[in-house]
Amino acid sequence: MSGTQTGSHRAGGAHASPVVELDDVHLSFAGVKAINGVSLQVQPGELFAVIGPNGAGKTSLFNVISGVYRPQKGRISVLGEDVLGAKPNAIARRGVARTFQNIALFEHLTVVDNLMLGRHQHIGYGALSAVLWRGRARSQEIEHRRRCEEIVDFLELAQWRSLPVGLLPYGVQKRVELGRALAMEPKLLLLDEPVAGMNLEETEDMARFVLDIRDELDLAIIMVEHDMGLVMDLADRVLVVDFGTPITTGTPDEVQRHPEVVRAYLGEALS
Ligand SMILES: Nc1ncnc2c1ncn2[C@@H]1O[C@H](COP(=O)(O)OP(=O)(O)OP(=O)(O)O)[C@@H](O)[C@H]1O
Repeated sequence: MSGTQTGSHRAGGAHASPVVELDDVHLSFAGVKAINGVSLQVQPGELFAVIGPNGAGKTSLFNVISGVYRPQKGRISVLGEDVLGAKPNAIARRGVARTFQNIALFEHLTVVDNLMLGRHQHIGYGALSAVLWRGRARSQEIEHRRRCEEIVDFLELAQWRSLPVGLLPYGVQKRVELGRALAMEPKLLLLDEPVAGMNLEETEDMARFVLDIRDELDLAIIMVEHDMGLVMDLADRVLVVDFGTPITTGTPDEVQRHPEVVRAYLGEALS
């Protein structure tokens, strides 16, 4: 893809400014503490994973970063700008894209058209130019299609590019969803259980694409995932949460050796 760089700021490089920063974030629902004092920073080119048992608050964390929920306390900034209270579409425009646990695609539309929907926020022409199909509308449409075709190549989707997404295997649909997030040209990519429900081959493919995205596009990535093997293989750093409370943040090695993590709930999964 054009404009690519290598992930030179990996794992919290000293000179990079964080793409996203959370400081002592708290979120409760009628007495349930979904997030209880989480702080984190993710740098460009860093793959940051969040793990924890069911109900630990992982999806809630994505929802506060993307503006779906407003925390009662704490600070959240994206690219140095405070985004607390901003609407989800404003945060998306700031450079935050997301994939979901359950696939959220338009299944009657083709792969390329689903990717084009990810370009929505970059479309700058008015309705009249679009109807008349001239000038800015025409040149922008061509450019958007070109960007989408780059993503088709990058994610090896060419053989399915003109098929309705609903007809494609599950693993390919998850890849299209990833592609649509990339079409937004984000600075921060939130991946919610990217390999949930996948077979081994699909999981390996997805792992490869996630690494390619980190290394070639220099994005900050936060990944929530239950597949511990995958997390420990891929992540630069891992945050462990339990009942909304952060237990530790560190490299996969550090986290796996943390006594409280082992004792609390990871011992069996990692042994
Ligand atoms: N909209 C909501 N209303 C009320 N409670 C909620 C809401 N969203 C989340 N919660 C509660 O907040 C807590 C954290 O939920 P969350 O979905 O963030 O956990 P999770 O770690 O993503 O779980 P899973 O691994 O099962 O997806 C849970 O107790 C959940 O019931």
